[in-house]
Amino acid sequence: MENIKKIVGIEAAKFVKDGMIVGLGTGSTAAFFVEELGRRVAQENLQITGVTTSSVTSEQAKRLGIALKDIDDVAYIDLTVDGADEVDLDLNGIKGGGAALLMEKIVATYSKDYIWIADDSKMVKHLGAFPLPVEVVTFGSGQVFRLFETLGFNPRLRVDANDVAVVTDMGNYIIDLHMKEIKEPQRLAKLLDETVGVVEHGLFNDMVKTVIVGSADGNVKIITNNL
Ligand SMILES: O=C(CO)[C@H](O)[C@H](O)COP(=O)(O)O
Repeated sequence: MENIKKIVGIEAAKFVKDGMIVGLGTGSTAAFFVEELGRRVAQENLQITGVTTSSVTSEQAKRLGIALKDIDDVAYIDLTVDGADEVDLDLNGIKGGGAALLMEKIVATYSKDYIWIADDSKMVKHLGAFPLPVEVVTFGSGQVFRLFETLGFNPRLRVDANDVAVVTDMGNYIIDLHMKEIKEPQRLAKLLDETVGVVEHGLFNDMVKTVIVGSADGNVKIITNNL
């Protein structure tokens, strides 16, 4: 599995050209992309500026000598490459397994181009087997939780190994919705967008144009969606 992640990470790095402002995703797959960019910066003198999607990725990029800028200090981002937790046939996806969905969605929104990298186990017919992360403000989060229960969304507050609620880089909680199958991702996204107390959710509908998918035999497929 690590090998597939590495292959797609390296493949995605080929889309990065000199001078670009690059959005750096979060997670174990995106980490291979960032690592490859770091290699190219060091060995090929690649000139890029990174905009990161989490504190973890910021640390990795700094270690690798990738120049970083705050999202508000760039006019736009040329290309963002990130991982995904699930991707359906329309290239809608679930993200946020690494609790970085809010920063990831903001960086993606201000990117001219957006690519996901994934192994083929993440490609699904319908979203929802992977619990959908929803980032909520801590104040009133219990009320939002109960609302999700009432709606039959099977919510669980995300906790760490010590059973302490996970707090995101933006200071919020994550409620994971164990829905099994999301039949209408657009409709659910609208409902979550309109729920007071929800900051952002992990449904990334109609956002990505290209998904680079790797399989165990080393095969790499580039799937595109003409949005
Ligand atoms: O959305 C994310 C983090 O919030 C990740 O991109 C997603 O969880 C995939 O991670 P991994 O590559 O480790 O499977």
